[in-house]
Amino acid sequence: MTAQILDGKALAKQREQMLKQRVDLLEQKPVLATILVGDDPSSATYVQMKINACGRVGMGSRSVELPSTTTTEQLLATIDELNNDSQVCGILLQHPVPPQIDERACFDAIDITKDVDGVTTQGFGRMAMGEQAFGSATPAGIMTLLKHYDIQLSGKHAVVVGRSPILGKPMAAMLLNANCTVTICHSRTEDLADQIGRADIVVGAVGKPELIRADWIKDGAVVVDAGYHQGGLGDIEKDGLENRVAAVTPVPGGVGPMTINALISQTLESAELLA
Ligand SMILES: Nc1nc2c(c(=O)[nH]1)N[C@@H](CN(C=O)c1ccc(C(=O)N[C@@H](CCC(=O)O)C(=O)O)cc1)CN2
Repeated sequence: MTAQILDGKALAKQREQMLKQRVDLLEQKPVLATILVGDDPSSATYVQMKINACGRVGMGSRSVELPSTTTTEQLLATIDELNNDSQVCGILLQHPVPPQIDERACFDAIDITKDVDGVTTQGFGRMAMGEQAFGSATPAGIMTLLKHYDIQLSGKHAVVVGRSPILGKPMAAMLLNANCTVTICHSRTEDLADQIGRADIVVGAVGKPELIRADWIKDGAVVVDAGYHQGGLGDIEKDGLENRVAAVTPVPGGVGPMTINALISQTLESAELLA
C-alpha cells in the first residue's frame, strides 16, 4: 500500500482561487483584524502568513501589535474597539498570549459574529451542538482536507491525541459530528499505544515532537498530523508509514496551510453574512 498524501498546501492554493472570486463579488472588501501580543517570533510569522493570505485573495487586514507587558484589561479594550468597528468582519487573537493575560476571557470577548478563528466558548458550544458557528481554524481546516480527499469518517474510530481548547477538543467534536466514534487521549492517558493501535483515524494534536510512534499505528489508518516542530517534525513519527497507511498529512504542507485557509474562508463567510 502506498499512502495517499493529503496535500494541504496544494488544496489551500486551489481554494484561494475560489475565495478570490467570491471576494471580488463583494462591494466592500472583507477586513480581518489580527492581534499579536508580545514578541514570540513563531507567532509573528503565523500572523504574517495570515495577513499575506488575506492579501492573496483580495481581502484587507488590520494589524494590531501590543507589547508583552499588555494587561488583560488593555487587551479587552482593544477587542472591544474591534468588535465595534463596522469595517472589521473577523478578529484573530494569536495564541499564545503572555502569561499575565487571561486568554480565555479575551477569546470570549470576541463578538460571536466576528469569531472567524472559532475560539470563543459560545462558538465551540454552538459547533458541538451542530448549530451554525465558525469552527476552530485548525480542526476546521482538517475537516475540509479530509472531505476533499473523500476520507470516509462515518462509523470509523478516530483517536485524537490532545485536548486543547482550540485544537483537540473541537477536533473531537467535529469528528463526532461526522459520525466517528471518538477517543480523546492526553498526557494522563495510561495506554496511549493501545488506543492508537485501535484507531482508523489518528490525529496528532498534542504539541510534542513525534510523541506518537509510527509502530503504534495500524496498517490502513488515516494519519493527520497537526504538529509542527523544529526540524520539520510533527507530533507523529512517520518512519515507514508511507508504505502501510491509507493516507497521511505531510509536515510541513499538510495541516498548517489548511489552518490559514480555514481562517480566511471563515472571514469571507462572515463578510458575506454581515453584508
Ligand atoms: N488564534 C490562533 N492561534 C494559533 C493557532 C490558531 O489556529 N489560532 N494555531 C497555531 C499556529 N498557527 C496559526 O496560528 C499555524 C501554525 C503553522 C502553520 C503553517 O502553515 N505551517 C507550515 C510550516 C511553517 C512555515 O512554513 O514556516 C506548514 O505546516 O506547512 C500555520 C498556522 C497556534 N496558534
